[in-house]
Amino acid sequence: MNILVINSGSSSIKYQLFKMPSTQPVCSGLVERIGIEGSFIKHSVFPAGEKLSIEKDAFISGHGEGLKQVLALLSEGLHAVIASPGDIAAVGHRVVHGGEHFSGATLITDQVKKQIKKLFSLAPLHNPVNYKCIEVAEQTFPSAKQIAVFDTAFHQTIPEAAYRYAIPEQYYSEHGIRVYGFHGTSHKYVSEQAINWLGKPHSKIISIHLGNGCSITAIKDGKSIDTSMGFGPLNGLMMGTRSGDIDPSVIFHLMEHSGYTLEQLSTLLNKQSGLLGVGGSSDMRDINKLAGEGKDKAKLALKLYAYRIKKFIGAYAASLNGIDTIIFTAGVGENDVEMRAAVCDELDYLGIKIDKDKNKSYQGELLDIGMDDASVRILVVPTNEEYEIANQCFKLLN
Ligand SMILES: Nc1ncnc2c1ncn2[C@@H]1O[C@H](COP(=O)(O)OP(=O)(O)O)[C@@H](O)[C@H]1O
Ligand SMILES: CC(=O)OP(=O)(O)O
Ligand SMILES: [Mg+2]
Repeated sequence: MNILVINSGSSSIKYQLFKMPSTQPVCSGLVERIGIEGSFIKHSVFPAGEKLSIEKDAFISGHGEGLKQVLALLSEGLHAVIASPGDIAAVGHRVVHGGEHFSGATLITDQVKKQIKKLFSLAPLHNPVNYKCIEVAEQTFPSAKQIAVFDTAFHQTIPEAAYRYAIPEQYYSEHGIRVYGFHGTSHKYVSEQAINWLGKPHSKIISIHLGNGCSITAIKDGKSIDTSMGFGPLNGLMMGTRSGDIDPSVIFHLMEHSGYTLEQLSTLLNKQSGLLGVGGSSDMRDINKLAGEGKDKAKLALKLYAYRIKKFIGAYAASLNGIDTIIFTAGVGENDVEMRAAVCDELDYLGIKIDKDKNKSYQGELLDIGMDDASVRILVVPTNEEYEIANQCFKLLN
């Protein structure tokens, strides 16, 4: 059964096609820098263990256009992987915000689409582009089942004491204001990989997803019990362009004394803050380069970024009453040796001690980078949201 998975983020689309139940993709790729200069598509096909890659540089103005180009590549030229649209049985979509309604993979109906649309303002960088990609996939593959897998689903196990805000009850019951949590598909996937590797179902895991968006989750016996993103994917850790935690008084202050509108504030906190706002670029590779050239702003951005993560590790050690495993995952978590070292520095009180040599030797497969004598395992686990989505779709259809 061919299942195509579309993982659309704020400025990128990642995709993989699986012939389920095989865990190896038939093709995969990504569209990056959508809507900004330097956009490109990288598409790879894997015939009989080989890898053939095609790169296309062309300005891609939006997610709809990017996805149309990707879908054309699937049936084009020598490396075509499908003969006709009818070859795709299902399209699995990552949808970031599902509110309180969805706890598993969900067949997309008009009702589900309405719900995704209702949540646009709560995940402004994500739900609108997720919706666009659903529309394009429906047009391109009219006979395929369209299925949504929500980032919020894995966090439905968070207990009330962690998901409620300390505001009057009616804001929860009438307005749905609570912690939802995001990156659930990634936290679920990497924690399951870790639990399999550890060989024990009873575990106290802190999973740290550091991509463009960043979040950290406390996972007890395989279930999410708290997470740093909240009502929307803006809270918690410092991110590429998002501020993470900020005292709401700042918002009142800027509105009252500087005449900021809601839209300006949303732009400020969602699109102009984080690594970009403090250090001058939203991309961690650029920040590392700038810091290496001695730029103070970039150095400060790195300090803030690491400090915020450490603080959450301390908080979740308390929530979990101990830690036995820490997981680093996603673009920064998997690739940035220095950042992993900075996060783990001076946490030996909690049993967290990184092995410097092992930390440098990660090669893309699950690796324990903790010191042998430390009580906490530190794992780098490559995330695979696309495979997790394909697998959930496959289970739904069977
Ligand atoms: N070698 C690397 N060193 C440091 N950061 C990296 C490296 N490779 C990728 N990244 C960072 O990973 C981030 C993107 O992560 P990713 O998980 O792909 O994000 P998303 O899925 O949210 O688009 C970017 O900040 C990028 O700079
Ligand atoms: C929820 C979220 O922040 O997703 P991403 O990291 O893909 O932007
Ligand atoms: Mg991502």
